[in-house]
Order: sequence, then C-alpha cells, then structure tokens
Amino acid sequence: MEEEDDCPELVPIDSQPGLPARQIPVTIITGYLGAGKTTLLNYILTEQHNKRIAVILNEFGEGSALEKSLAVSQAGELYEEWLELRNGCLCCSVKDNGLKAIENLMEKKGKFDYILLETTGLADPGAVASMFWVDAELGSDVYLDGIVTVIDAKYGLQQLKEEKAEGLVNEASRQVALADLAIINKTDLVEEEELNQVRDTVRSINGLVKILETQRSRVDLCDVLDLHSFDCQDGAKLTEKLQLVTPTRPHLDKSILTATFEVTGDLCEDALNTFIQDLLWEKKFCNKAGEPMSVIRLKGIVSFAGKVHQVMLQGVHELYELNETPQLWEENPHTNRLVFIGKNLDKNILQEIFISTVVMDGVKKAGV
Ligand SMILES: Nc1nc2c(ncn2[C@@H]2O[C@H](COP(=O)(O)OP(=O)(O)OP(=O)(O)O)[C@@H](O)[C@H]2O)c(=O)[nH]1
Ligand SMILES: [Zn+2]
Repeated sequence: MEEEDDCPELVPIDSQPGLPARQIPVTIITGYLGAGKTTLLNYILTEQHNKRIAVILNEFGEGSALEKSLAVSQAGELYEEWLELRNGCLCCSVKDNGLKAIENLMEKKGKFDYILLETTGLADPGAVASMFWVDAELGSDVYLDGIVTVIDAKYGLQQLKEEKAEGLVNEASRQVALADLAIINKTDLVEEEELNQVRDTVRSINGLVKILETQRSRVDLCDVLDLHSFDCQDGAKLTEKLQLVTPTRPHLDKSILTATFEVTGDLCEDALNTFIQDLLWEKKFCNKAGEPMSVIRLKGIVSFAGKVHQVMLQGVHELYELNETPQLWEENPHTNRLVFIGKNLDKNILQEIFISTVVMDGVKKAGV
C-alpha cells in the first residue's frame, strides 16, 4: 500500500472521450561514454517545461554514481519504479533493454507525455531506433521523435577517429551518422581551434544533423524535444531541410560521409523498393575502388507516378519506410531528393543507377 502511494496519480492525458489515444514521442539520447548524456537528462528534467517526462536510463545498475543519485536522491530506494521528480517529471529506471522498459511504461499510459531514452555509451542507436518500426504494437503507442547524440568536445575527435578493424565503423561515428541533433558538450574544456575541428568532423560525417555547442549539456529544450525527425506530417519542412544538405568530404579515407542528389521525374514504386533493398540489404552497389557502399541513414522525398502527394523515405540501417505525406507536389517537374549517410558512398554511381533503374521514362534529367 505504501508503494501505491509512492506512485503519483496524475491526470491522464487522453481523458477526452472519443478521441483516439495519442502516441507518445520518444527521444533517444546517445553519446560516447562520459560525454554528458546523464547531465543532459538531469538538465531536461529540472528545466521548466510543462511536459511530464518519463526517463529510461539504460543499464541503470551499472550506471555512474550520478545516475544513481538522480533516482535515489529523488525517491529513496525505489528501483524500476515510478519516481516523481521536480516539475512533476516521472522517472523510470531500468536495467532491461529499452523495449521492455517502454512496454512497462505504456502500462502507465496517461501519466507522462514524453519519453527520453538514454542508451549506453557504446550502443548503436540504430538498433534502438529500429524497434519502433519493427514492433507494431509498440509503434501504435509511441513514435520516434528524434535521435540526439552528445559529443565530448575534448575527447570527441579522438573517439570519432578511432580506427576499428576492417569494415567496422566506430561507435562514435555511427552515433553521429544517425543523429538528428548533435550536442558538442564540455566546450569549457577546449580552445576555439579544437572546437572547430570537432564541429567540422561532425559535419563531415552527417550533412543533415543540427549541431549545438554546450556546457553542462545546457540546451534549449525546444531544440531537443519534438523534433519530428521521422514523421511525415510536415513534408514541406523535410523538403526544405533536404535542400540545405551539402555533400560532405570524409575526414579519413574510410569514414562515413553524406551523399545527396536530386533527380527530376516520377519514380516507379517497385523499382525504388528494389533500389533501396539492393543498397541496404544486398549491398550490391560498390564505389570505384570496388568496396560495397554501406548506408546507415537514408532520408528522402520522392515522387511516385500517379501520386499527387509527396512520399517520404526514411531508413535506419536495414530498415526503411516509404510514407505518403500530406504535402502535394506543386513544383513541376517533380524533384526527388535523396540523402545517404554511410561508408564507401559514391554519389555519382548511386545517382546513375537511380536514374537508369528507378526514374520512369520522360524527363530523366539529373539536377545538382
Ligand atoms: N568540464 C565539464 N564537465 C562536464 C560537462 N558536462 C558534463 N560534465 C561532466 O562529465 C562527466 C560525465 O557526464 P555524464 O553526464 O555522466 O556523462 P554520460 O554520457 O551520461 O556518461 P556515461 O553514462 O557513463 O556514458 C560528469 O562528471 C559531468 O559532471 C561540461 O560541459 N564541462
Ligand atoms: Zn549516463
């Protein structure tokens, strides 16, 4: 009974009868060991906002003293329990993987309206992100809002350049490749010159990511929450974003980079699926050196023959989705924009294959 009292009863959000249950946004917080993820979570939880945020600290048991104190100082010995934090935030700490934690959380639906999921420093955020697409049941309750990665301004460069055995991408680079927002933290520890190098390296990997620089992970909450990085409700915004992407140059021969192209015309849907599957699954396309292209993140806006709406393409590792957006095609001819983040990418080769296999007869004129 005591325990019951510890679990705060807040007013359910979905209290209006007749309305469909609202999906809860999930933000994944990644970042190399010690970069400042927990500091960021603590900051978000104590900042003034009117959200009730549930926090999942991955591998809580093995976590740092700071992580423990977050939970312990707020609510005593409770473990895997609901804790009420300042601002009415709720915190659920789990040892388990994120999926189980979110499932548990969803049983408490109505008590929170945002989920922050901290992954361990070495985690591949792609694997965590994928579960939102693969698990249909989970997908109806929550949606992935964005992937945030925290980078240590002092050690980040070293971590991003760390060489791995042939064919492997280091964890820090993978996290940057998948991020929608990169927070370069601990700027107090570096000189301008060093900071510039970190920023340039992050940009060289991911031409799409928004970059912020912080001390003690102090960010504007609106830069972190409600990014809508994966949903297709605002197709116009994504088009705008994709237009701004510039291709990047790798900072090391084998490192990850961003390739992008624009092609006008309507696409054949089946052919696009084949193209994507050949690229993501079969790894059929190679660069000039004969190395297979490997894509970690894929984004795009495409035009299918016979569809008046723009279609959004989202890919994380081997999973991808094509979703119609509410946005109508206004420009004519239709411009397909694709952004690829990965290894061994050759934009020209990709674009040639795309034009010859996916674009329907007609214009077939390449832009950019
Ligand atoms: N100098 C400095 N130290 C910071 C800053 N932000 C965080 N720290 C310190 O860096 C250490 C690691 O921060 P955490 O937030 O625990 O990092 P984390 O990414 O959660 O670490 P793990 O969960 O162990 O991977 C702590 O001692 C923080 O106090 C900063 O901007 N400047
Ligand atoms: Zn942490």
